[in-house]
Amino acid sequence: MKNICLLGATGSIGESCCDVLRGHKEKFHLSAFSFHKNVEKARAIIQEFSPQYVSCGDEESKERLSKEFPKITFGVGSHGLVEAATLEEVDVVLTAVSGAVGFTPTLQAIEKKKTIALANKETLVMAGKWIMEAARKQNVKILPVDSEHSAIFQALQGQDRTSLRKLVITASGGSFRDYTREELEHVTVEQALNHPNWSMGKKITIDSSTMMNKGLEVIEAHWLFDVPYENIEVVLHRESIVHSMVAFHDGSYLAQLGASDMREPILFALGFPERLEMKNEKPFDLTEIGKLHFEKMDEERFPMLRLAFECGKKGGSFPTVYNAANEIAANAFLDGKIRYLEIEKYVAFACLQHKEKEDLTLEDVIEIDKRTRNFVRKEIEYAQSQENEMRR
Ligand SMILES: NC(=O)C1=CN([C@@H]2O[C@H](COP(=O)(O)OP(=O)(O)OC[C@H]3O[C@@H](n4cnc5c(N)ncnc54)[C@H](OP(=O)(O)O)[C@@H]3O)[C@@H](O)[C@H]2O)C=CC1
Ligand SMILES: CC(=O)[C@@H](O)[C@H](O)COP(=O)(O)O
Ligand SMILES: [Mn+2]
Repeated sequence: MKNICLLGATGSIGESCCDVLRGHKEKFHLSAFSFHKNVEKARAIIQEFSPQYVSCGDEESKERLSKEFPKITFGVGSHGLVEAATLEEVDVVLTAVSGAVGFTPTLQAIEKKKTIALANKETLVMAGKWIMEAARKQNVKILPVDSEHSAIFQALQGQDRTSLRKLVITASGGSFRDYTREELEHVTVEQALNHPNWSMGKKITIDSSTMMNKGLEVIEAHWLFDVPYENIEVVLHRESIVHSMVAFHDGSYLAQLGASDMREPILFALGFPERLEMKNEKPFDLTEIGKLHFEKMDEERFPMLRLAFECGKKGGSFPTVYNAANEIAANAFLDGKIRYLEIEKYVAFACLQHKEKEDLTLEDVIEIDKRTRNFVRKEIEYAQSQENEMRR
């Protein structure tokens, strides 16, 4: 029996994970989970899985749930996330919160030698060096849950790493893949949230459309597989059937294919090294799909992808800034505070004005992450106040 801690149980990955656990009660027990705001969903998860520990987003929901479930221990906020992830009985932590809030509990779980199943790419983009160093030092496995990285991880099983030529990450192109830059000027939140292939949380769906998601994934792949940026390629693949590929020096490519169903990489990570049976499998028939398409990425059309490679190659805290600026800008777009193309503008501006610190420490990175968020927040507030002034 593997005891699981699920950080972000009420989200899209959280829901897929609960379904995987439901299908394999003999293999997995949900020992701990976290939620942020969705008390109703958290209550249903408690009733179904009877965990020992639950981390709540605020004191009020903690009070409410503590009264309803007196046998369960409840925590709250960032402290609660760490308590859940480091609980004695937990074997595997699936980090599925949205954003770099996943960083500290993931690092603390590694320090306690928990296996990590990582959906939360922002953690690796913010401070990949420190996460990977800690994992090496503690001899802890980081099993990718992000579909592209799971595909690469699966394709690399049993292969000689010295024969690896490059990683080929596929991108669906997101909600606006056929829009021109001009057409992007007036797109709405509703349109942006209409992903062609995947049903996901709001922030990642916006990221997919701006190509930030692919940018974050390139940096995530660099850290997970220790591959230089020069050997990572992104191709547009509209069908999201080939989840990614690995190319070898002998000219061979190995790809992993499957339905657009996040339960598959979750099941693979939680079951690893066993391949477990998928219950209620989604239909997948290549003869019905018929054709698969692969196209070159247009860097002019998707400047955030180019910027990811630039930030990744510069290294240090450039990826931290790239991610932090995007978290603020993408959420500001979702909240109706900025226009769609301004997401790119704020991310590019934050990266452009960033001055690297010498002998960067983890404390510096945490500070830079915080400073970037404040910087972008203030820039957005200032622009809003100017717009309001003009309207008067
Ligand atoms: N969805 C997908 O298919 C994929 C997602 N990922 C990655 O997985 C992660 C989760 O994505 P997804 O499930 O789509 O996101 P969702 O927005 O659907 O879910 C996010 C989860 O995190 C919780 N949460 C939100 N903000 C905070 C916070 N400040 N502190 C603590 N918890 C918080 C939410 O709680 P509540 O709902 O209670 O407010 C929810 O449980 C992201 O990093 C994403 O990039 C990677 C590959 C695919
Ligand atoms: C399911 C998953 O892993 C997402 O990250 C997905 O890859 C988004 O697809 P695109 O970013 O390619 O649109
Ligand atoms: Mn992905």
